[in-house]
Amino acid sequence: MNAGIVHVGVGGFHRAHQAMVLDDLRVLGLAEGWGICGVGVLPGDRRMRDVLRAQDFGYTLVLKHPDGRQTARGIASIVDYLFAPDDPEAVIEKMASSEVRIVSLTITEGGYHVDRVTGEFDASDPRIAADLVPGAVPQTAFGLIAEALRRRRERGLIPFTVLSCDNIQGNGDVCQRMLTAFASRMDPELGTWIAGSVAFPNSMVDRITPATTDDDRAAVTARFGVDDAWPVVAEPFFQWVIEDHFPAGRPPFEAAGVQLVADVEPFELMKLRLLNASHQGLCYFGRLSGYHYVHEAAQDPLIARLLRRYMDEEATPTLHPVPGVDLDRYKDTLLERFANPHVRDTVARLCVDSSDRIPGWLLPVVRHQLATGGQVRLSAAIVASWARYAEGVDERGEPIEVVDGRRDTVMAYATRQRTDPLAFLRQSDLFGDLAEDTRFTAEYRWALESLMQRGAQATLADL
Ligand SMILES: NC(=O)c1ccc[n+]([C@@H]2O[C@H](COP(=O)([O-])OP(=O)(O)OC[C@H]3O[C@@H](n4cnc5c(N)ncnc54)[C@H](O)[C@@H]3O)[C@@H](O)[C@H]2O)c1
Ligand SMILES: O=P(O)(O)OC[C@@H](O)[C@@H](O)[C@H](O)[C@H](O)CO
Repeated sequence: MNAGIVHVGVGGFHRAHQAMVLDDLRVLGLAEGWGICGVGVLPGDRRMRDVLRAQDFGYTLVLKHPDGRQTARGIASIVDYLFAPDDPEAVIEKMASSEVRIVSLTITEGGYHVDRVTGEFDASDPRIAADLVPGAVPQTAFGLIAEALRRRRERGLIPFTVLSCDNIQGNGDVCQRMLTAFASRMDPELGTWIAGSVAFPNSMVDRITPATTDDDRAAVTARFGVDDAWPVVAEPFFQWVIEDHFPAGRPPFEAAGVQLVADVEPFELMKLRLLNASHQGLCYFGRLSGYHYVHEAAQDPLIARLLRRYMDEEATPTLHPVPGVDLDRYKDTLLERFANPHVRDTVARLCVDSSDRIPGWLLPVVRHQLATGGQVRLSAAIVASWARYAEGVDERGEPIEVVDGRRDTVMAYATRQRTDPLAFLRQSDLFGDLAEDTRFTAEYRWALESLMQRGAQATLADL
């Protein structure tokens, strides 16, 4: 099968979501020309390259149902994998080849280099700066894509569509603005051409996919008799809503249950502000309460009550009507999904890179509520739970491993809050001027003080 799609960031999620859709289409005989060529950009992707190559790019997807049933299937939609640090030229030429019509991305929220307060392109990452040195061989996702688009333009080839599948509001629009800003620094004409000629459909993606563990590997062998060095496990729930804007063509996604719509925004606001922001509500309170797994935290009645109230009282007023969706039912389903004990998603996974997640998912709710006179008590408590967590010590005095691109900075600000309660909010590159808003700070101070003095469970009880 020819690779009509190049995908950057072949992690657990891509393999449980997009690659499954293309495999469904393959089985239906509808994927001719739509194989996936995976690309790894970071050094840590070498292992994925080695494993996939050794398995002829196939792997096992295991779905874990709430009743304990497990279903497994082989996925064969990935047909090649290129590891950019070893051979960036091969990646660029693959993207520049006429058979490629879509370059899709799951490179995490941090991979887009967005300034968290201004929303503009942030060129301060040294890898971005290195890619912008004239004559440099690109190392970043943006560097590789921009160079491939430059070659296509030079060769008179139609540009590929760039399909972002990361959890970012307006992910296509954001990708367009950031990639254009990056390319304009390489060559202003290229930037203008990308802005005007390349399609960046927005998409909403959903399937909870925890990191694969050694237990998962062993279970796949024991239960299904398959030796797979890197299977992927996920919940059965699946949703993918995409704006139908693919000038270079697309697979018949709808035949595999994907929703193609004119405007994805209502769907993505619903998902990011209800699911992803609730994950943030769950993970810091959950970790401080001593939980390891997401389902344990989700089954704690105080945490479940916080999440449901946050969704009903603070997030829902910020949403638009979502075509065909009953929001009450959607929220019920979220709590059921979080509580699925078989998925074994970890609280630690949800606590990673909070600096990218809280500003992207929760603070827009806070700003909307403040602007419209709505309530922010629960959102403020969730921010306070992050601030307490970022001190790096839990309620039993055990260390917390904070994993965040801004780790040293967030921990330094958190340390100061014992004497200056609003210290954490003074990270203006995350929070803007929120520390000046007395409606927010009154709620925040109460929650932080309570977390520090009485702990997570007592704070949840009094919320
Ligand atoms: N896991 C989920 O439940 C889930 C669900 C919906 C959406 N997503 C989206 O998918 C993303 C990846 O999740 P995952 O579970 O696959 O994670 P993962 O850790 O399994 O894989 C992440 C992949 O992204 C790559 N990556 C990270 N930073 C990058 C950068 N700066 N440039 C290029 N590549 C980079 C890594 O090299 C790796 O290949 C999430 O950040 C989110 O936006 C995940
Ligand atoms: O993967 P991230 O970093 O965007 O966010 C962590 C989780 O909230 C996220 O992975 C969810 O599990 C996922 O968005 C469910 O579809």
